[in-house]
Amino acid sequence: MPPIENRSFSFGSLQHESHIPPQFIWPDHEKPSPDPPPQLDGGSEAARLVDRACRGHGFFLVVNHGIDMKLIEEVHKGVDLFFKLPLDAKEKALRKKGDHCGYASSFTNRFSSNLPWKETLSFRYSAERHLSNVVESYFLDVMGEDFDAFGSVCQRYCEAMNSLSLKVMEILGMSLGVGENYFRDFFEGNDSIMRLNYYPPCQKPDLVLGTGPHCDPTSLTILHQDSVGGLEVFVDEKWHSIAPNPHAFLVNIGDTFMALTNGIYKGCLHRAVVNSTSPRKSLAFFLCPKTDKIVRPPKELVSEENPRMYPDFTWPALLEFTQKHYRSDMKTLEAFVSWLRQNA
Ligand SMILES: C=C1C[C@]23C[C@H]1CC[C@H]2[C@]1(C)CCC[C@@](C)(C(=O)O)[C@H]1[C@@H]3C(=O)O
Ligand SMILES: O=C(O)CCC(=O)C(=O)O
Ligand SMILES: [Fe+2]
Repeated sequence: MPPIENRSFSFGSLQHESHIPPQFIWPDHEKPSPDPPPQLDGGSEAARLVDRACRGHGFFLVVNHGIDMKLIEEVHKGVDLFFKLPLDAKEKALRKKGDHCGYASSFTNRFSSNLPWKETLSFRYSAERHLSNVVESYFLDVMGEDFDAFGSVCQRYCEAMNSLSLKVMEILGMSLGVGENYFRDFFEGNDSIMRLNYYPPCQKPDLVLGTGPHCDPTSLTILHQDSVGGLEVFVDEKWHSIAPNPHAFLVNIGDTFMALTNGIYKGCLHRAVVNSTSPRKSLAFFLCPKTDKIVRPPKELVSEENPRMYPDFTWPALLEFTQKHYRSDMKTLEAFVSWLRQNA
């Protein structure tokens, strides 16, 4: 190839030249077309894929989410430290009867059979401005000064999960054809739950379950699992394990969102298995509506062919049902609806 004309040039001057040096001119078949090609719309392509997943099984992965890996790692480190504490220290945060927050293990649990092989620490997150420190304060109040730093890491993590779940809500609004703001607005000021799951190894992993088969009663779950693996989803009549990927968040539809979509999007049946060698951790952010919101589908999702499937309810009523009357499983929503009708 002949060298570029002998005069010196740079893009600083070339950008103003209408005579383009031949060395820059590409063959015809490779030239960009004068009419720009149609734009590949990341938003609507994502909405199409999400729509297919949610009508089928209610589960998908999110990558390129922009959440700082260091923050995720810091939460995992804190989870290790917390669950390695002696039992009496963890019991400072002991979950009280009928409450869904606090530390729980099968030894402090409200159930007597089919016990899960896990310990958990759950706490409230609120997206309301006046509760902007609720996570941090929880750690300080129940665990003391030593947990102040971990509390603020968890606060930041929940804030990141709140933003991510609202972005996912925009996509779900588009995929359902109700507009990107509909569900985003509905979950503005959400009153959500964060749960840290710790699954100790088990010598007979085939006999036990870390978390039994269930659909989350909540609206949308954003889960991050460590590198051990153990999450399984039930799709096409069989269990599939979801390979760990530190860069991915697993998103699943819960019962409350299924009701909000009038049953068009399905809650995802899932469980967690354990293994004989490594403890496993997962971080679950359960997006839940603000307590006074009525769970009722938008009119666009109700028709003669698809009449109302569930009565109006509020999230606190379903939460109370799962804490006082029913252990969440794959039939929670059905059981809740019959309970509501019996008690009407
Ligand atoms: C509101 C909730 C109830 C559970 C925690 C959150 C969302 C998921 C629910 C749960 C994990 C589903 C499986 C059974 C359960 C009892 C558990 O294994 O912990 C459920 C939680 C609960 O009721 O505490
Ligand atoms: O630990 C996991 O992978 C799943 C946990 C889960 O399903 C839950 O906490 O609801
Ligand atoms: Fe779950």
